[in-house]
Amino acid sequence: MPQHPRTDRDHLILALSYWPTGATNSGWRSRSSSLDGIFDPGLLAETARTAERGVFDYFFWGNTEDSSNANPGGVIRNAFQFNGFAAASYLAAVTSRIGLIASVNTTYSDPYLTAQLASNVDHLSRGRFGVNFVAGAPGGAAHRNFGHGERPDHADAYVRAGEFLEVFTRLQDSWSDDWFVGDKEGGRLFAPEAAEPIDFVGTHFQVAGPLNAPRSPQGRVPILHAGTSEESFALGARYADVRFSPYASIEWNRAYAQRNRELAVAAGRAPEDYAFVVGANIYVGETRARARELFNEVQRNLVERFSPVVVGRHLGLDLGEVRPSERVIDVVDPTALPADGTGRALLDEFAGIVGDHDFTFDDLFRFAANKKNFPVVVGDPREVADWIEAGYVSGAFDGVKVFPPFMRTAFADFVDFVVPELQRRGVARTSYTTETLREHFGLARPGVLRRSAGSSARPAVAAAELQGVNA
Ligand SMILES: Cc1cc2nc3c(=O)[nH]c(=O)nc-3n(C[C@H](O)[C@H](O)[C@H](O)COP(=O)(O)O)c2cc1C
Repeated sequence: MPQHPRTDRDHLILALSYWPTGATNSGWRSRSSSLDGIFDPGLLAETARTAERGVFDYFFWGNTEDSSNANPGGVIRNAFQFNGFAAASYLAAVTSRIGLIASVNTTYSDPYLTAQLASNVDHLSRGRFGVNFVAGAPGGAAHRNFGHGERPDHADAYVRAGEFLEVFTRLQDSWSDDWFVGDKEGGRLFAPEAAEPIDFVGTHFQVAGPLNAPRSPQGRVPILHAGTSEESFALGARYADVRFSPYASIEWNRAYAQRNRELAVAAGRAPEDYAFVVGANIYVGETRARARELFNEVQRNLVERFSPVVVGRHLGLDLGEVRPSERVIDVVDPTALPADGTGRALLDEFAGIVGDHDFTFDDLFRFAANKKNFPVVVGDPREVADWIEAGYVSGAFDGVKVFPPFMRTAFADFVDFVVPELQRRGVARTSYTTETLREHFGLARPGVLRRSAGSSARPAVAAAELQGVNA
């Protein structure tokens, strides 16, 4: 049985990260990939129905606000990604159970508009919407698309993110649940006192409120968050229901979840209300050989190579002069690398998939480019289910977000081969037992918390205090 705290959620959270061209840079070139309708609502609808067939908890749209040409593979993926609010509005009408989660970059977005959109899509989906808040990856050119002279520094981006989430949360509570009156005779459509201003004054935002939308079905939509810094941990501990987490190993992830749950407890929350979902690039075939074939094909098809600089940084070496055809073990002794470092982990992960350390730098650059920051799992349905079950049962994570290497079959095969295996093992749900996204996560619907109500659960937070939280 799982060893970590549990709510009444008794199942593995299953999620899909939707990228019309697949989550890899080169998967779209696979013989099995379908390019029909990559920017067509038909593919969205079909994929969401496939996910509902697999009793998935949520459908997720990642985002990037950087449209510069710095990363050619990234441009291919991002140009065909729908904005999550737009796509979720559409899927709200053609699906019935799956949760829908859009990503918002707090550095470039507006909290009032975001709260209005979130409330609207939560109404349109009858309580199935959520938002993933990110402060945005450093080093990109996104600021040039939003009229910002330069990107704010890291600390300031997180101060802004803290204020953003406070405004977002308070606006969702700016209408009480009993807003509707509907009294035609008396001329009262809604109770005016049901909506209260929030009068937030911060460094980055001054927002009066109330929201121009009545309280949404979930009261507050679930919040997801991802990031690697202490500022990100503090923000998530205060606001996030689900943390999108890196994956390193069962031990590392158990410690990661425990540490973040402790931070949530220190912020006044229950540890079991904070879930941890890891992403994984999953290549599954009916046989291991078929899965390997898919994996090899996607690696072979990469057009641009991952910069040797990035792989070199992991290995602690300058690889600028290395010949791509050179064997890695002729240059690097994996056993001499720090046992808990990212370089050793990268080499061991790749060796685990291809069977030994007999590979070239070209192979390794391709692997790193397609892998991005997520683990790569290649195998038959039982092997993939073994990896998921081991992490779930040991408390390393509460859920898995599947990054299929391409559409459509790579995801359908996960649903048709791996999900039944997880269901047989009692890890995944066999049917939807809950209605809203909050309920899928095992979270209760929150009451309205107002500053004026003097609630201790969410006390008034001054901008200065927020800076303290984010420090
Ligand atoms: C697992 C994970 C997933 C992420 N997904 C996104 C994303 O979809 N869009 C985005 O703009 N940033 C994404 N990020 C970047 C974070 O938002 C964050 O801005 C970045 O890591 C820098 O902040 P940090 O110093 O706290 O890590 C992700 C980060 C992690 C660790």
